[in-house]
Amino acid sequence: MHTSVGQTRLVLASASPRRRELLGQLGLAFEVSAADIDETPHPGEAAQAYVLRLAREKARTVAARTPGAWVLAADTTVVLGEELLGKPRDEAEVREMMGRLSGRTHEVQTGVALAGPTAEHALVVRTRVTFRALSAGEIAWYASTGESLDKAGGYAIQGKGGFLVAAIEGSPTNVIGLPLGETLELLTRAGLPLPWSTP
Ligand SMILES: Cc1cn([C@H]2C[C@H](O)[C@@H](COP(=O)(O)OP(=O)(O)OP(=O)(O)O)O2)c(=O)[nH]c1=O
Repeated sequence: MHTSVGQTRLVLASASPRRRELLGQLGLAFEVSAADIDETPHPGEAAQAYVLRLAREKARTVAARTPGAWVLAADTTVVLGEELLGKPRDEAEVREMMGRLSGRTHEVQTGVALAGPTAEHALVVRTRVTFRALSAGEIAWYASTGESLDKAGGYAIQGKGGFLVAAIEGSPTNVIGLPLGETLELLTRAGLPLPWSTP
């Protein structure tokens, strides 16, 4: 059952079904309105600055058309060494990404922003993920499943890609696109009523 947030309108600025499901797990009432923005990284832009900038842009874009509401947005990227791995273009790029992630540790970084009538709050959450050493057969099969194409880094830990991962250090929901503990922190900072708040 969803708890009403009183007069406060909460909007999730996302087209991602995973973010919708994750936010739904908190038991809050919210609307969804996707923000379509240019996600090209600036030259030399560091991962943390990139995910924070995109999360803020998504939140501000939707806040501008929903006056009075609090708008939550996020952006997730995979960081391998100095490099950002976004969504792969095709199956060949999935294979290439899996080959590079195989047997190594990378970071998944998510920027989360909450833009509202009185303030804006934002943060970045980093989770370390270590892949198993993958065989050529495993890589080829996983790339052929097709689940990679709309996922940062080309895999879904919550899906068929679960077998790729040997270890994870940090927030699991961060990897799927919305770190729930830190999202609660932002909602609390903004003074939004939570399902367990006493009126
Ligand atoms: C690494 C990883 C990423 N992902 C997903 C989370 C994000 O939805 C996606 C990264 O793309 P994003 O650009 O962060 O988000 P999106 O385009 O899906 O949605 P929107 O901008 O409208 O909010 O990759 C997983 O679902 N599982 C994983 O294991």
